Amino acid sequence: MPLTGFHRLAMLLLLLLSVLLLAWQHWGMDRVLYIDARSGYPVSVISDGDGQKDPAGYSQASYQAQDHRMRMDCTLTTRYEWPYCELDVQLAKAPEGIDLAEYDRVDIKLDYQGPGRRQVRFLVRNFNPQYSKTDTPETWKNNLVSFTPKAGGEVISIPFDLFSVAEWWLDEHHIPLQQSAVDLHNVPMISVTTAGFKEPGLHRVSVDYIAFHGKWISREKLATLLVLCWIILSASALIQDQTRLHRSLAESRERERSLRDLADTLHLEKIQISEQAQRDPLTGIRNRAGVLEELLRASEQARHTGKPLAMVFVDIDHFKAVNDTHGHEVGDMVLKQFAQLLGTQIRTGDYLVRWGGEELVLFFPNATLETATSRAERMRQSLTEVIWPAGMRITASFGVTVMGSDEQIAQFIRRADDALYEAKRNGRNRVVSKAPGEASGPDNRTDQH
Ligand SMILES: Nc1nc2c(ncn2[C@@H]2O[C@H](COP(=O)(O)OP(=O)(O)OP(=O)(O)O)[C@@H](O)[C@H]2O)c(=O)[nH]1
Repeated sequence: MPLTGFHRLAMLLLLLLSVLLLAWQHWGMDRVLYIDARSGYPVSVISDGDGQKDPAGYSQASYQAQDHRMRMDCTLTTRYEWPYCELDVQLAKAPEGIDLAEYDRVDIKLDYQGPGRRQVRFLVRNFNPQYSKTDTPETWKNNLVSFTPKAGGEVISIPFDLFSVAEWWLDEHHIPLQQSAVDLHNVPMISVTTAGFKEPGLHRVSVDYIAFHGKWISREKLATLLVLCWIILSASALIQDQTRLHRSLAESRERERSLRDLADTLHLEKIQISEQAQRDPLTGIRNRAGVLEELLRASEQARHTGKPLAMVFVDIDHFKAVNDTHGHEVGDMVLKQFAQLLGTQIRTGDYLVRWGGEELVLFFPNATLETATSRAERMRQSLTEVIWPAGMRITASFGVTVMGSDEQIAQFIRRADDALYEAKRNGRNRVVSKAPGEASGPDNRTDQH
């Protein structure tokens, strides 16, 4: 598929853009939600002692912001069956929340000091009006992960796919199976708790920061976007190519049509020109060149089949006098009328030719000498039956012959000419016929006026 300049450039740019965007997405495009004591989010602590009528003997928690650090001191007791202390960071005011699903991991820098097995839970609490109540944080979905903090407060990095929803929470709030999956789309609060063990004593949890990391555009979204761009560009190139193909096809069809028209016109002109070249412009009948081929064919056929071929030479008598007396134009009119008159008397297959000057020649295929002579005679008589220009009396002389077997065509023509000459010599306005091999002489005359 040949590409246009525009599409070639667009594809090059899109290729460059795809590589750059994919590289940027992989190594950069970072999006971070950083939370510490200075971030401005309200921080509070609670414990199993809160809300008790007589809090004595229950666990106690206190909060202190130390520079950027969020510190929770928790005195755990065992009066409550599931003792805990909890540090809550309020990200938004429910029912509002932050969409943490845009991120893909959370980094927590946290130091834990206290007796026994130290383990914390990190909770991301999602508000969903279908099962959550605004003023009851316990009804916000507990998406949680438990981990043992590293010694010395090292950063721990937790991918989101390690989160799960606490089974006891799903159970307690009768959450249907369809809504039981981890959901981080609308989070008003995140928490760090000591829950899960019962070692009494002072537990100090110091959170330096909680940082959610993600990409501004996920790899899947970027890939989908790029694939869409490539599809659009390829489709547009394809459509343009098709359109161009159709256009050039239509153009070449049009060119072919006009060439064909031109060829037809030229052919027609050629026919007309050759037709004109074979016709006498004055009388409209064929000239000598126009009949030569047919005459050769007819003589050839006559030789092969043995059928006769007759020829009649016709010449207007004293035509020079017509011109001299009435002018050349009247002479032309007489010539035209003379040719038309003979033309009305020939049959299909016959030829009427202007041989030259005022001399015409007739060919009658399949006609014997007798038939040709009597037809010539009828023609001669017909000249007296029409009205000629200027009231003239026009007569003509006729020389008739048939082709002899194995005779050369030139000899055949010469004999017809001889017959005409004899008609002229014997007084004109007559028909003289000559059979092949017959000598010239006044005896051959068929009529005399
Ligand atoms: N008007 C006109 N005259 C022509 C044409 N072609 C030949 N002629 C004339 O025909 C005349 C022929 O004269 P001639 O050959 O002497 O014979 P003729 O006067 O017919 O006498 P005969 O044939 O002996 O009876 C000449 O004057 C030519 O100029 C033509 O196309 N138009």
